[in-house]
Amino acid sequence: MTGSSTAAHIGVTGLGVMGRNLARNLARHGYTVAVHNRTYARTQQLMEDHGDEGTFVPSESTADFVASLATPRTVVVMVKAGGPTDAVIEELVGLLEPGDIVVDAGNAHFPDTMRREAALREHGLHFVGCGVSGGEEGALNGPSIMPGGSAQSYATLGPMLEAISAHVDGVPCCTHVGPGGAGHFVKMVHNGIEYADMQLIAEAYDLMRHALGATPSELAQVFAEWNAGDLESYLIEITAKVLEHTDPVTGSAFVDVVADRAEQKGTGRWTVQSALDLGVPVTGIAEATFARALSGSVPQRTAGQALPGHAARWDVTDREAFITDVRKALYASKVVAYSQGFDQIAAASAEYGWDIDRGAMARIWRGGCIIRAKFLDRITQAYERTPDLPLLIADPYFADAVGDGLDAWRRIVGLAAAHGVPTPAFASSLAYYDAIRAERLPANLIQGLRDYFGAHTYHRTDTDGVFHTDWSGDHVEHDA
Ligand SMILES: NC(=O)C1=CN([C@@H]2O[C@H](COP(=O)(O)OP(=O)(O)OC[C@H]3O[C@@H](n4cnc5c(N)ncnc54)[C@H](OP(=O)(O)O)[C@@H]3O)[C@@H](O)[C@H]2O)C=CC1
Ligand SMILES: O=C(CO)[C@H](O)[C@H](O)COP(=O)(O)O
Repeated sequence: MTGSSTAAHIGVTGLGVMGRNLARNLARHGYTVAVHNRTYARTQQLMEDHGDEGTFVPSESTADFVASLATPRTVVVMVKAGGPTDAVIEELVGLLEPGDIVVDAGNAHFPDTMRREAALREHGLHFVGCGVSGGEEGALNGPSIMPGGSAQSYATLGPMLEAISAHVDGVPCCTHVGPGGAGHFVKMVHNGIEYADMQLIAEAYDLMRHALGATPSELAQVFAEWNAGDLESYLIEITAKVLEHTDPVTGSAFVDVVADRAEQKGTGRWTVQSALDLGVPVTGIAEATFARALSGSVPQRTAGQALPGHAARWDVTDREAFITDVRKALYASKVVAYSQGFDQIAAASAEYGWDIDRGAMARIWRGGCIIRAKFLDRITQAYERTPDLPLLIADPYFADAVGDGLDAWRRIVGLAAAHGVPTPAFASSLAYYDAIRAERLPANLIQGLRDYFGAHTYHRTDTDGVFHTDWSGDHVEHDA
């Protein structure tokens, strides 16, 4: 064990899966790291297993932990989100001094972060809501880090976080996202996109199993090949690995013994809730979130088994062409999901005054995080070309890329519907694409109906103003 009487540069409290590895990552980068956990045995275990990896200062009590830090103090809280985070912060507040920094690196809901930031400001403390993505492995070897909070706190914290983050082309996957809850907001949308990405991958897999009768192992090969092209990403890479895996108990493909009920801890749901509040149509993320809920709707699914399908039988003659179509449909749908997610970030940035640079967000997602992907470079370039780009899929690169896959996308969504294979994320992404490019939408009829039953008024195409038609009387239009 390497102990030290030196005041620690930074402290980590909460030494579970993520906190333990973040502390090790910091220590491996030469920082003296104070470590603490509610249950002391975990702290002892860390010291026993990894104490020789750097300079740690273990403490059993929170008071000793805080006392072991150099001032102004920087404390990273990595505990369960919600009540546990509040409990830990409350204890820390009584021990810290003005100018100290509290970093919540868990998956907090951004309104909680905004509340905590305001409360700690009253005590003269900086509160940084900080998104961290990359799971256990990323926390140790380089995650993507999305810190919010004040610019002043980033001046102290930023160099440490940038040092331990993943790096792509020498550039850290960490930057100051913006004030207040901006960091946790961006992490939340990252997770929402993660839901959409996984749902699209699952739909592609399901279609190919049904249409081609392919085995999981054959499909592992397809995903591995896709990972060498435009779709290159961590999630495609691990899809190949999961599909290739054999269950040691039964000898069956692993995916065939896993129950088909997708769970969630809540970040996808929060993304959709926030999108509803902001009025941003994140249809890909919403479909992915609802698809998880549907998969877990056991009574409904049991009752639904008896429903008629009237589905055509698959008869794919050109397997390679079908696989290419699925790949193109997946890529186009993925671009839509990201475009929607970035719209949501722009809307929140405007609503809360966060001034988030979307290109920088794509840049820090290139490495370390779960949605890391080759095409994020293209997103950064699109926002560098046009910082206030209103629609990512309208950027020339993405317009071409989606246009190239459009025929395939339509074929796949049509075939899936005809053959009774559910593809909610593929289909809703295509519907979004067609809606966003439509010259006129049927919202005109909705406005007419709203005016009819509720005198809710409407605008006209040919003149300014607000109007109401006297539907119950003479059907004459009036200025409203
Ligand atoms: N796992 C992942 O891939 C990722 C997780 N996150 C987020 O990171 C945070 C931590 O996750 P993870 O490391 O996986 O969780 P773990 O379940 O591995 O660890 C939970 C930690 O929280 C502590 N804790 C729980 N309740 C309390 C409490 N009331 N008071 C003090 N400490 C408490 C536990 O302490 P004790 O040992 O005493 O029980 C333990 O240190 C969560 O917010 C999670 O959402 C973020 C990105 C990825
Ligand atoms: O934050 C993460 C990665 O970035 C976690 O892995 C995420 O919590 C997983 O979410 P869910 O359990 O809802 O699928």
